[in-house]
Amino acid sequence: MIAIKTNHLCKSYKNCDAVKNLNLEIQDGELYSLLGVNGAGKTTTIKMLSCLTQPTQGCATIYGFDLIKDAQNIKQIINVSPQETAIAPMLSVKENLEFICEIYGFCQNQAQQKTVEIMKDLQLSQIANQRAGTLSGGWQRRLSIAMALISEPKILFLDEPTLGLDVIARRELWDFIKKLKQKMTIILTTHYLEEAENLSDHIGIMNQGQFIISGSVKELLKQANTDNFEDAFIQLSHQEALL
Ligand SMILES: Nc1ncnc2c1ncn2[C@@H]1O[C@H](COP(=O)(O)OP(=O)(O)OP(=O)(O)O)[C@@H](O)[C@H]1O
Repeated sequence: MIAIKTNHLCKSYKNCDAVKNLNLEIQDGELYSLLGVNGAGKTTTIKMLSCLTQPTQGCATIYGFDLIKDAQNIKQIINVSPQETAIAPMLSVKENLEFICEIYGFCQNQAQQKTVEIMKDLQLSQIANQRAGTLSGGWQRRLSIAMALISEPKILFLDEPTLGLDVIARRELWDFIKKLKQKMTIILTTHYLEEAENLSDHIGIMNQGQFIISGSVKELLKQANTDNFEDAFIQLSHQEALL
């Protein structure tokens, strides 16, 4: 089953074409990473696919829903854990989660039950009553992902989920993301190549708004004729589009 299909999707701003002619196909249940140097168009792509900004040209479907016409349906089956964490710093971990439950219309009982469940899943129970603003960066990211999971999305967008985390916190979050795989489709952007290499089923490389290539790690290594993923990324991201 296809989760996301885009057809010549474009986003232009006054002075720049942020995304040009994006043709992308992502299967249900896979973890797909978008890679590219600064300004390549990754965040703009995520913003379009999560209905935060409208494309200027082209079209796309998300689980069969039209990106423009069916945006309301799409918003009900996706969620985003943005680059900047979306937590309320003065609320406790538990209160942050209950707050999101309320936004989604859970009654008090359901909200409490869901909060307990999700804290257990993400090992947040021990810090349930700690103010979110006093958590370390890693735990804030974990809470931010927990908040995005409350609505049980079919697609979870993770924009640079481990940015700024130490190596231990990053590995812990990788383990957690691996556990989420299969349960939902995950679209991830990252600058950490080993992260993409470790977690992804497929990877797309963008440069200057263009989609250069898409494939598994093995396929990208083969295409670049190397066994080093960083070398493959550098080589492929400076190539003309291969799609
Ligand atoms: N609101 C906006 N108005 C004008 N230009 C924008 C806007 N948002 C993004 N851009 C431009 O679009 C291009 C792509 O930006 P985008 O944020 O999608 O890149 P990115 O791959 O996510 O980069 P990074 O890795 O640095 O986060 C950049 O040249 C950026 O300056």
